[in-house]
Amino acid sequence: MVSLTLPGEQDAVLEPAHEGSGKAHVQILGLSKRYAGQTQDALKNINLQVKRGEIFGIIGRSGAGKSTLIRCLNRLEAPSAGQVVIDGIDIGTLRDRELVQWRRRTGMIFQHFNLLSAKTVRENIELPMKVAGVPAAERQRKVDELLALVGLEQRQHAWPAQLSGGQKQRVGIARALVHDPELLLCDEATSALDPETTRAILALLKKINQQRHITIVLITHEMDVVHDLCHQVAVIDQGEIIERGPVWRVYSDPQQETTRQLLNPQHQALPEYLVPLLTSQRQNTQSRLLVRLRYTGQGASPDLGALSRRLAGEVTLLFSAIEWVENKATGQLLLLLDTSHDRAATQQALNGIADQLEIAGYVTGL
Ligand SMILES: Nc1ncnc2c1ncn2[C@@H]1O[C@H](COP(=O)(O)OP(=O)(O)OP(=O)(O)O)[C@@H](O)[C@H]1O
Repeated sequence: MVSLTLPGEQDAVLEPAHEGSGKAHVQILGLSKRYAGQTQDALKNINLQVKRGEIFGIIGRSGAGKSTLIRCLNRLEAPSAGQVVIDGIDIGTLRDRELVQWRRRTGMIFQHFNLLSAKTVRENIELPMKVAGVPAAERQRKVDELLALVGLEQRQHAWPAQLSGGQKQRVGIARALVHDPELLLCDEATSALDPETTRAILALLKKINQQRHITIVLITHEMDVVHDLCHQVAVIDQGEIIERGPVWRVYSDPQQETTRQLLNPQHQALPEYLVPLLTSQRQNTQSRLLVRLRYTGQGASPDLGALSRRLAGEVTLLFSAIEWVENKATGQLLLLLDTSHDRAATQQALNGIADQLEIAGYVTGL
């Protein structure tokens, strides 16, 4: 996992940032894409809406169509059908010069940073402003502001080759913000980074969303990135959106097999060592009941006091994987009850204590 976040912490960071949140910022309408010479569509009739101030994650496996989708969002790729409407403007109708202007107001960060190796950190950040004809004094002021934002003041004269991956991505983020965009598109922004650096970059993106009220659309193949950063998620598979919704709901109660495979398996499956020990009927007097309590963000909370009040005898907490997503408990607890418990009485005793209660069976030999 990238991080374990406690309820109070996430309250502060996971609310959409912008006062005007709720209004559509990005609308993707009936978007399809088939590359020249291909017989299959890379994207099939995608319809999505991203609200202003939201952090929206698009997750999928390799080849699902993520890059194609994000490239259609900034018009690096022209769709075969459908529209991308950003701030009420159908970007497919923009002519070349308008498109250049529009792209300046849309920040883009990349997996491999795309820095110019012969320019220093400072020069890399300054360059898009030079190209756009921003006066020198204004360029210097903006570079200083962004160096402070991304925490790279001390490294401003370093060359890209002298930077760590996380520092390179900080430069990439600063460069993406030079024209004060309202929308930031992130293409696998943390995929080349180790978990600790990933955590720091995700925290920086959260800060930018909160402080600058920037809508963020990101693509990733890592569910942890979505879990730690996003408000909403859409799952893409073979060019189609197969599942979407608030992160807490998709994470805690995935409807599609592909989504389940992308998630942390600890949230879904029984630990492997238990499977051969489990039977539906009691095998002998040593057989003990295994109970699975699942929390899917629907309102139940893993209240250990309530559990102990309802269950007499010895109760072993065998396994727990609970996380808090947007202040909602998600995951599972596995309890092993002593030999005095039977199925029917336990079912009755624990009724309503979790979002889903499963009497998994009897465990013998543990
Ligand atoms: N320029 C191209 N020409 C032809 N086919 C392409 C092109 N780019 C992508 N494709 C195909 O479109 C489909 C979607 O690819 P895309 O790169 O969008 O997926 P992805 O989810 O970003 O995968 P990855 O995470 O591996 O980059 C794949 O079948 C891919 O082979």
